[in-house]
Formats: sequence, C-alpha cells, structure tokens
Amino acid sequence: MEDIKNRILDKIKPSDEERVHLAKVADELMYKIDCMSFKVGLTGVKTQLVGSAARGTWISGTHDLDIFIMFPDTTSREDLESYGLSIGRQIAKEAQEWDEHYAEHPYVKMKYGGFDVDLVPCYSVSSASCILSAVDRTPFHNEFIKAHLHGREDDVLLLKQFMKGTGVYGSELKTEGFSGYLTELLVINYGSFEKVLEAASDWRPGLLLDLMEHGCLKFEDPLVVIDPTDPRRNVAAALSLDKFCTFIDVSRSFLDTPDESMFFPSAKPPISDDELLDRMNRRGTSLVAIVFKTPDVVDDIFYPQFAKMEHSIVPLLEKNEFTVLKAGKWSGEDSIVFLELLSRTLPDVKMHRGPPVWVRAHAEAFRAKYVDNPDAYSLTIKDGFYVAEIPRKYTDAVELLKSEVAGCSLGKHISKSVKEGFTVLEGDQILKLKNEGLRSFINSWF
Ligand SMILES: Nc1ccn([C@@H]2O[C@H](COP(=O)(O)OP(=O)(O)OP(=O)(O)O)[C@@H](O)[C@H]2O)c(=O)n1
Ligand SMILES: [Mg+2]
Repeated sequence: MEDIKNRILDKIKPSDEERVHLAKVADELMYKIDCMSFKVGLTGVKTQLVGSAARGTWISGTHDLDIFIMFPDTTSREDLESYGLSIGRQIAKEAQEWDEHYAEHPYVKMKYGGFDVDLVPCYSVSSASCILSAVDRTPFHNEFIKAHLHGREDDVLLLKQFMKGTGVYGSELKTEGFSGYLTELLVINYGSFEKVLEAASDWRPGLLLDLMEHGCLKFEDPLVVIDPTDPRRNVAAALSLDKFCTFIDVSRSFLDTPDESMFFPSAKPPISDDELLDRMNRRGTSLVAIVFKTPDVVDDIFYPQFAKMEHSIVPLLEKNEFTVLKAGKWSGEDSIVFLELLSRTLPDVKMHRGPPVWVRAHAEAFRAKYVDNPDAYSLTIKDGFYVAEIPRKYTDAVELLKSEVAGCSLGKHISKSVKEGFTVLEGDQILKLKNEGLRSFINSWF
C-alpha cells in the first residue's frame, strides 16, 4: 500500500518548481487586479486565491486558478457585476483566450500563463452564514481547510486521484460526484486517505457528517456533509446515489486488493464491428440508439436535459410494454441515448383491462365496445375484470420511438435539436456509428 501511494504521489504531487510558478502567476494576476481597482477608484476591494491552488491540494498538471475579487458587502449588485466584469475584461487583454460565463454573477474565464483562470467577483462578508451570493462561501472554505488539514494534503491528492480514476470526482451536473472541497472535508473527518476508504466501505445512504456539530436541517440526499462554514448547506448535495454507491464499491475493492491501475485506468479500446455484432448475438437482446445533434450549450445546461430525456424515453417504452434492461448515454458532436431492450418487437395482441364486471354501467359499456368488435381478438374475464384482447398500437419499438420521441418532455435545447432531426438505429445499423470515443463507451457499457 505504501509503495502504491508513493508511486501515485510521484505522478500527481506538484513539484516545487510547479508550486513556485503557480504562486508567481497568481501573485501577478492579483497585483494587476489590485492596480486596476485602484485605478477605477474602488476602495476596500481585496483579491484572494481560493480553491485547491490556494490549499496545496491541486493535482499536478491540472492548472486552474480561482481568483476571487472581493467587494465590500455595501456594494450594490449592479456595481459588483459591472466592476467585476470590467476588471476581468481588462486583465483578459493579456490572456491567450477568454470568454464570459454566468453563474451567480457574470465572470471572466481565461487562459493566462498556461493556467485556466476564473476571475470571480464576490462579496466580502463577516461569516459564511451571512453570504449575499453562493460564491461568497468559498473564501471561508479556504480558511477552514487551511486551519484543519494539518499537513494531510497528500491524502487529499490521493483521494482526488482515486476518485478521478474511478469516475466519481467532480460535482458538475455531468458527473454528479464528489467536489474538491468534499474530498478535503472527508480527509479531515476520517483522518487519512485509507481511513476514508475504510469508512466508505461501510457507508449507507442517509449518512450524516457534521464536522462542527452544527446540528442541522433535514436533507434528503444520500450523503449529507454539513458545510462547517455554513450549516444551511450540504456540501455533498450534488452527489447522486449511484456515484455514492460506486465509491463504496471501489473503496472495498481497493482495500481488498490495492491496485495502482484504479488511479489511472486505461480507457477501454474502441469496440470493433465484429466484437459488437458478436456481443449483440450473445446477449440476444435488441440494442437501439437514438441519435441527434448535440445542442451548442454548456455542460451544466445540457446534462440535466440529457438525463431528463432518458427519464422520458424509458417510461414511454415501458408504457408500451417494451422491457428496458438498461439505458446509457454518450455525447460528442452527436448525442446518443442507447436502450437495451428485452425485445425490439412485441406480438400484435395486447391485453387491455377494463372495469370489474360488477360495476354494471361501466362494465356494460366496455363489453359493448369490444364484444363484437372486428378489430378485437376476444373479450375475457380475469380476476373479476373484463379484459379486451386488442391489437397494440406499436409492435416495433423503433416505430414507437420514431413517432413519439419528439413529443416527449426533453428539455428546451434537446427538444429543439430533436425536432430538427434525429435517427433511430437498431442492431447492426449501429455499426454505422464509427466515432472512437463512442466505440470505447459502448465497449465498457454494453
Ligand atoms: N459546487 C461547488 C464548487 C466549488 N465550490 C468552491 O469553489 C472552490 C473552487 O472550485 P473548484 O475549482 O471546482 O474545486 P477545487 O476545490 O479547486 O478542486 P480541483 O482540484 O478539482 O480544482 C472550491 O474549493 C469550493 O470552495 C463550492 O463551494 N461548491
Ligand atoms: Mg479548482
């Protein structure tokens, strides 16, 4: 175990040179921001480096700098936004590339000196419980982690890399995993990388960690980690049940058989046509793919819509009695929802249940509609209910999807893209999809 940890740390721990370079670029940027705010006559504005770069918990080679421009809490929202943006734009003049983003406030993102820099305006408030906007907590996170981590940066680095390797790191809506701050709190709470894994091996959903014993509001999430700087917030709010459980699973595996490759797994190779056909034949199911053009929106807008799409399409199939074994999603230039069905086709007969025979008026109306209906196969009684045996609307899942997908609730941008055109592929038609990233996704998913 010690050997593995040391070998991993050799790869992920920033060198002294990297630390010096990062500090230099951060200082340079903060100095420029200070000069800029002085020039436009702002007083009381402070700048601060936050996030993993400020805490010594960034993974070597991942170069993001989060710099906060902190305005006095008496600043109006309009002033904070306009000064924040104009300072950002000025600095961006010397950047390799830049653009504007919108979170709680608009902010500027840029490539500067080899780093991905976020210049985020926020309010400087006296405590995290009186924040005026969500980002105002971040400087308090910095203070808390610096005061409590006590030299366990290496444990955080190992935990982050282990989570990256096992696919559970990142609190964006695309991943629904663990945030950087959460990994730091877990190390503080349990004491070390291994102790986090040992504890996680016995986790159950509904777990509450309340480091500062705040006592707390009720949260429904699988993991609740009360923010030590703000009792109203669950730091693990973005974590999905499946990512929570994946972490339990990989923690047990690693402690059972420590394996370096879990930190840096090699991607599955793209599946070949022959292999894919062979797998389809062996599984004996029907594989269906719905393909549409990926709308041009940011991940945090796209992925919730993509999840919504899956959660509309699976019930559509089930309502029509197609059994969905599993669903999967992949997105590149095109986006694809995969559905593995027990069978693509169903027989023509559908059992349509009517009212109980003893509910006379309804029962007679139902009987009258189906008893001599030339389209119906027959009318029977089962468990006290009339059952009409009628032809089903869709006997082919592909026809169902072609007709009904565009009418599903899909989210604004996906809906627009699907209405502009989509295709439904089944079985060997899926071999038309050649993208290598997609083929390696299929290799691990199917
Ligand atoms: N959902 C989020 C995302 C970010 N933050 C705050 O913003 C900081 C910077 O965010 P980010 O760069 O995403 O995370 P890091 O902790 O810097 O981790 P990484 O090493 O992955 O960059 C975090 O430390 C945290 O204090 C937060 O409170 N909630
Ligand atoms: Mg960061």
